[in-house]
Amino acid sequence: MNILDQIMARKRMEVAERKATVPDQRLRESPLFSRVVNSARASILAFGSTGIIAEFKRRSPSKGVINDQAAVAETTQGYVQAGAAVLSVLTDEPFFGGTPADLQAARQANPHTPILRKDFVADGYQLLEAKAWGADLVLLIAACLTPAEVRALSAQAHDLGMEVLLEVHDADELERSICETVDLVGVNNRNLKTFVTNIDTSIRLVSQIPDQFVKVTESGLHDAATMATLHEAGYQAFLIGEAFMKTTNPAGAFQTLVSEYNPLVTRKHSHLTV
Ligand SMILES: O=P(O)(O)OC[C@@H](O)[C@@H](O)c1c[nH]c2ccccc12
Repeated sequence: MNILDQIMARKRMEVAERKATVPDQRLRESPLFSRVVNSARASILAFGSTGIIAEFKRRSPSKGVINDQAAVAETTQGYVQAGAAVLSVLTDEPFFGGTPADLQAARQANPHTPILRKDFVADGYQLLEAKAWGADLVLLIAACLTPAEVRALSAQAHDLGMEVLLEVHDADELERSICETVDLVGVNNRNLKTFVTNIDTSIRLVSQIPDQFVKVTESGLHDAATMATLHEAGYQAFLIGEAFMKTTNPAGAFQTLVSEYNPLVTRKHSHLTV
């Protein structure tokens, strides 16, 4: 069993347990459930946006502990002050050391910034949780869902008023999973089965992503020159975690990267309507 299969098996058990403890109705009644969400799409496409989706990530199966000191409210606020377009907060505990409380704390600290619930969604119940905990968008990973599941879950996320980031890492996943109810398409440079990151994955796939979707390149990004190359190739957003979190001052690392990146690019004005 590869790591992705292990994570999904564990996730299904976890979701079954949580469903038995917290009924749907309780999630629907939670105070954040009815809030109006912040659009990641609009934030990324806004004039002057850095396009950076900054991630709060304590550890990962590939890297082990990345940062077990950083506080979520302070770190995410720092990211936002330094220009993050979107925040990404891991809520998977067994493999990434994230918690629902992390998402809730990020929400409270950053009321106006779009926040991604970064987890392994296998069941619509997790979308209700995401909304109840304050998320604005959710991740759906093509490698662990059938096309029918992607369609159903993304439609449900939209019904709940959230946006959807569909993650793919090859042309086959993209072709079979892409659908109208997805808002952003993320190409993961990290193969979740082997952990190897390679930005050629993003370069190869960009032309196959229809222009109606916000194009996101994910993982293994840590230098401004690479970001400029990817921007030139057509990416509008960058999902970055480790490069920031492995430092003692993640928001400071964000600021440094942006100050190196800005002079390298003339931002293309998107023809997309927000
Ligand atoms: O820390 P990195 O290499 O900058 O990567 C961030 C993000 O792309 C990565 O955490 C990620 C991408 N897709 C995922 C799916 C699940 C968990 C984590 C991820």
